[in-house]
Amino acid sequence: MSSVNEVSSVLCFGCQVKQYRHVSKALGGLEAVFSVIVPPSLDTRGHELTPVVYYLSGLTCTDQNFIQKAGACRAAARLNLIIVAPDTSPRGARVAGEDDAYDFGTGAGFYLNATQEPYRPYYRMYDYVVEELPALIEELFPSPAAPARQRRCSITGHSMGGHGALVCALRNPGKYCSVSAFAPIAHPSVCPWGQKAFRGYLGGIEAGEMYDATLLVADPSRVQACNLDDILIDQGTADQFWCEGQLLPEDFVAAAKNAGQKVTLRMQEGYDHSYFFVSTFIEDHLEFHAKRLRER
Ligand SMILES: N[C@@H](CCC(=O)N[C@@H](CS)C(=O)NCC(=O)O)C(=O)O
Repeated sequence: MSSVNEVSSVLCFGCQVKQYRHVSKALGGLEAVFSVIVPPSLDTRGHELTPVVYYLSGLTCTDQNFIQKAGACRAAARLNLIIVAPDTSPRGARVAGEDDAYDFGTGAGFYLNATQEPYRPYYRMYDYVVEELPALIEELFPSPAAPARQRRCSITGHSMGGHGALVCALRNPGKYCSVSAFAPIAHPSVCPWGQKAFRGYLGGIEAGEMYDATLLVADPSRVQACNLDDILIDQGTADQFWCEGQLLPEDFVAAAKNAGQKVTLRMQEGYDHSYFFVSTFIEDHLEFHAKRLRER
């Protein structure tokens, strides 16, 4: 019997847009939801060939912001991609302080494994995204060819989710064929959002070293192991949070260059931080991933 229950299913550009509910081990036994865009071409024979793109959302989001606002279905259908969109934090942990601010606690899990009480048992979104969710996807869409042929996957995300995508890819060489990001929190150790998260969840800024994409990409041996031919980042020039120094993609690019990692940073003139920006460039990102998921 499946441990995952389907909550809803609707059709969009031929894709089934599904939401699932399950009890999450990584998130301390709390109930969690995630959404999946299933392309029309996916059938029993197609499972093994249909790759997955994980999309991680930003602060204050649920799985639904991307599903309802990014307009990804048309491209997912055309490119034959499964897209998986998790929530941004555990829900209902009922721990002190988790609902006091938009940038910490509920809706702001920062895709890390907390080490500090009272967050430690529940705030484990890194393990959730890297381990638990892929296993659930295999359970829902079993590949007849497994384990001889592993399903290929890539990862992307927006803002806090861009940070999560870069960190997941850089910490797990070989797991993701490609990584991209929309306005990522690219150097969290030196920006207010990241510092607050690292202090609260990990006990200090230094403890966030392994969750800082700029510090991770600065290591040439890590870059070599990851073997990513390019990393695509889009950043709007009218993004309030970029202007305030919360995002710092320039720091990521500089560190990557020193370590020999190619990054394509596209400064998008006049775009802000919203889903108007994400929806404008989502197709480019999905094409970036589809090319690498099928070629490499
Ligand atoms: N102060 C803003 C900051 C949060 C924000 O801009 N969140 C971005 C990601 S960092 C987002 O995707 N918001 C949800 C949406 O636009 O649908 C708020 O509370 O909404």
